[in-house]
Formats: sequence, structure tokens, C-alpha cells
Amino acid sequence: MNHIEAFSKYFIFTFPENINFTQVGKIAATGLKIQSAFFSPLGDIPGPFSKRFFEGSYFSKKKPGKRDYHNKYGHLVRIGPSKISVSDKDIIKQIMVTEDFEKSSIYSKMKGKDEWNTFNMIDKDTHKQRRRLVSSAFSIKYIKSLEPLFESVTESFVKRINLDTERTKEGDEFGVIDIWQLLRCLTLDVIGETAFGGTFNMLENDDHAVSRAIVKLTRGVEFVFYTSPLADKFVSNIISERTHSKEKRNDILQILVDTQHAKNTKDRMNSRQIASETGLFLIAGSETTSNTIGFALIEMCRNTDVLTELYAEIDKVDLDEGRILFHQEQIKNLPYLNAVIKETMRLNHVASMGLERMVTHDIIIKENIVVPKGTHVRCCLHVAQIHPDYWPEPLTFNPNRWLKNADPEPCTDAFFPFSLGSRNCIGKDFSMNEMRLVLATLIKNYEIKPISEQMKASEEKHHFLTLTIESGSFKVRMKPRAT
Ligand code: HEM
Repeated sequence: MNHIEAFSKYFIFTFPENINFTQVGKIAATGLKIQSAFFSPLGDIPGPFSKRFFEGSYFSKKKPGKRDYHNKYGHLVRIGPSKISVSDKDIIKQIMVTEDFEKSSIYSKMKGKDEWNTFNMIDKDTHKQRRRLVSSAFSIKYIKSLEPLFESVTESFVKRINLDTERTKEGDEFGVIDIWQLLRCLTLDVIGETAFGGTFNMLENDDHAVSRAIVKLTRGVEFVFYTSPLADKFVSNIISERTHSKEKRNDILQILVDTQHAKNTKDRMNSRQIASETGLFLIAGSETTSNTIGFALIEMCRNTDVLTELYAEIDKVDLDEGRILFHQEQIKNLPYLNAVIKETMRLNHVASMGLERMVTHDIIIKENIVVPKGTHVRCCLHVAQIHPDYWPEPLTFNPNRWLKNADPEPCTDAFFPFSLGSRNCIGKDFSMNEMRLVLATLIKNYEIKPISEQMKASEEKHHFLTLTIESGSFKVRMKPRAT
């Protein structure tokens, strides 16, 4: 049915004789809705009929992030009167790279009463300026200098696993470890060390005000980090101490605090802005990384041949005398380790709700469809990454597709785990280093075995802000490996 037929089928106009201004207003608004529903240039884009009039909330929990819509209607779906969802890799690139459209107003809802930060800023010039200031803290060279901080937290992680194994071990020496929870503690402590001037000691205490604030945020209870007074006070104190301290520490916080002395006033960040950025790193950099490592373990427990292959690769690399951790240089280019991480991110994209952009001038996309100014485009990177048009056996966890000489070669231009364009992930190298180090440490030091009920429970995923598992817990059996 084309839009004209749909229009005549669903609407019959009757004009009442005596109508007042309010009624005229209502009729005009209805007329506009009908006009946009059927006669907008988006009218020919398929989608559920109701979406021509209404759109659902972006933040509705547990929705499969438009996957079902794309399965049913194709790469292009109308999901609101002036909103479309896209899973076509070329259109995604056009929107996010070629046109480099600004983020949609959804992002300002994530700001709440806080200061704007690199993530939620919409204005392109302001974002460019802020991103430039923050980028120096995420350069490859600077991240390399943070290696000792990563290592000290990873050592605490190993100590904690050893403790829990010892505490829970059974006759076969295997203990039961809630690896999902410990990974959360680990990544929070890493951000604590690098962006807050010291660990939160999550690996020792399992708890901290900032951690509670994040749980509320990612479960949709509370939206803005700093609405939690405890977290707010904690962060303000840290920034104030560092600002007035004569000692410099090699970490991300120092780079932000140092901007306060920049010659050019435009390059200075005040303490509220610094607080907003560090709070952002905590949210953007902890669960994203811990969940990805957690999903890698879940995938490998489900595909034990992959686990065996990874043991074989890691065992070919020797640890330095007396160390339990690798140096980043030793593991950076391990093909299978990197393939496991990529394949995990392909199947478990963190942004499982899609990323929205606002069209600021009319454009033409594939097959001569005009997308008018004002349209919101939901770019479903997570759908493209598992689309059969781009990936053979798309839902199979197969790290081999990323290895050299794989046939067919992977469709790398439909793979965007860290997003793309000017708003791509600033913490990409930071998290890749962390994920490699943690996975290699686990494989080198422990035997890992799945627990069948846990495997079943881990199938239930939760989509809200980031992708996680519904239970918030994933236990495995672990035992230190004989050295
Ligand atoms: C596996 C780990 C990670 C993944 C998969 C990931 C993924 C992403 C994605 C998809 C975006 C785009 C979001 C959007 O446009 O709405 C993003 C943005 C961002 N990420 Fe990450 N991220 C990870 C780790 C980190 C870490 C460790 C940090 C910092 C410590 C970080 C900081 C940021 C920031 C600041 C942005 C906003 C960039 C901008 O708009 O200019 N991320 N990330």
C-alpha cells in the first residue's frame, strides 16, 4: 500500500459547522501530523504504521535496539514522524563521516543539570575545542605512560581472584568467581587511578559511592552522575586537592587540571567542567570495557575451542622473570587475542540502542530518497555489525574471520565498535590496552571452566545506555595454572 492509499484508508474528513479557535488549532495540528505522516519525503520509507505519527522513547529499556524492525523492513526504517533508523553501512558513513551531522537533542537529555562534556555536547565548534583539550590525555604516547597504573590495578585483580578462589575452592581446586563483578571493580579502579588520582579500592571493598551512582545511571534509575550528592562531593574534593597541590602526578586528571594555567583563556577548563569530564570517563570507560571483557569470556566459555586456541597463543609468550603480567608490547600484536576482542565487539556492540544524529540540511541518500533538514537519524551500528549482507554466518562467534588470509575477508567498513567520524570514541586505545592486558593475564594465570546455569542466564541481555547482561553477574570456575 503506498502512502496515498494508506491516507485514504485511515482518514475521512468531516468539517463541523461551529468550531472555535482551540478546535481550529487542534485541527491544524492534526493536519500537520497527517501531512508529515503521509506527504513528508520520508513517507515512502517502510516502517510500522503507528510510527508515522508517534515515536517511542529512546530510553525505553530492554528494547532490542531496532534489530527487529530492520529484520522486518530492511536497512531503512521510519521510526517516527521525522525519524528514521539506518543499518546500511554506506548511509551510516554518509551521516556520521561525510556529512558529519551533529548529535541529536537526545544527548542534551543526558546532560541534565551538569556541565556539558565531550560526550553530550551538541554544538560542533564547542565540541571540537573541548575534544582538542581532552585528546592529549588519550594519545597513544600518553596512554603508554599510564601502563604502571594499569598494571598495579591488574595485580590487585589477580590477588582478589586468588583470594576468592582459595575461599571457594572445592576438591578439584577450582573456586567459583563472579568474574562479571570483579571486572566491574577492576575497570572502575583503573579509571580511579588514571582520572581521579587514586584507586577507588573497589577490588578490596566491592563498594564505593561512585560505583553506586553508576549502577543507578546504567540501570536508568538516575540519569545524571552528579545528581548523586556523594559522588559530586567526592569528585569536587579531588579536583580541589589536585588544583592546590604542588606535586604533579602522571595521569589524565593532571592533564585536565593543567589546562587551568593555559595561556589562552579558551583553553582553560574550570573545575565544574573538569568534574563533568572525569565523571564522563567513569561512565564511558568502565562498564563499556568490563562488559566487553566479560562478553569475551562468555563467548569463549560457549565456544571452548576458541578458549583452547587462545591458551595456545598466549602460552607461546613468556612472562619476564618474577612477573605475572605481560608488557603491552608483548601482547599488542597477538593476532588471535585481537581477533577474539574484535569478534566480541562485533556481536556485542556497547551502543545497542543506536546513535542519533540530526540532519541539518536536506540530503539525498540511496535510491534518491530525500532526507529533509530536521530529520533525526538513528544509526544502528550494532545491526550493521551482524547483518547477513555484510557478514557470513553473522551470529556465529568466529574470531578466525579476523585473521590474516581469512576467506572471505572481514567487511571492515561495516565494523564500528568505537563509532566513527568526529564523535568516535576517544578512549579506544585506552580500552584496547586494558582489554588485552586483562584477557592475557586471565588466560596466562588461570584455568577457566564454564558453569552451565550461568551460561543459560548470561543469554538474557539488558539494553540501556550500554549493553550488559540482565543478571549483572556471571560466574565461572577458576583455578591458578601450574607454572
Ligand atoms: C570497550 C570499550 C569502549 C567502547 C566499545 C566504547 C565505545 C564508544 C562509542 C560507540 C562511542 C560513541 C557514542 C555516541 O556517539 O553516543 C564512544 C564515545 C566516547 N567514549 Fe568510548 N568506548 C569504550 C571505552 C571508553 C573509555 C575507556 C573511555 C575513556 C576513559 C571512553 C570515552 C569516550 C568518550 C569521551 C566518548 C565521547 C567522544 C565524543 O563525542 O567526542 N570510552 N565510545
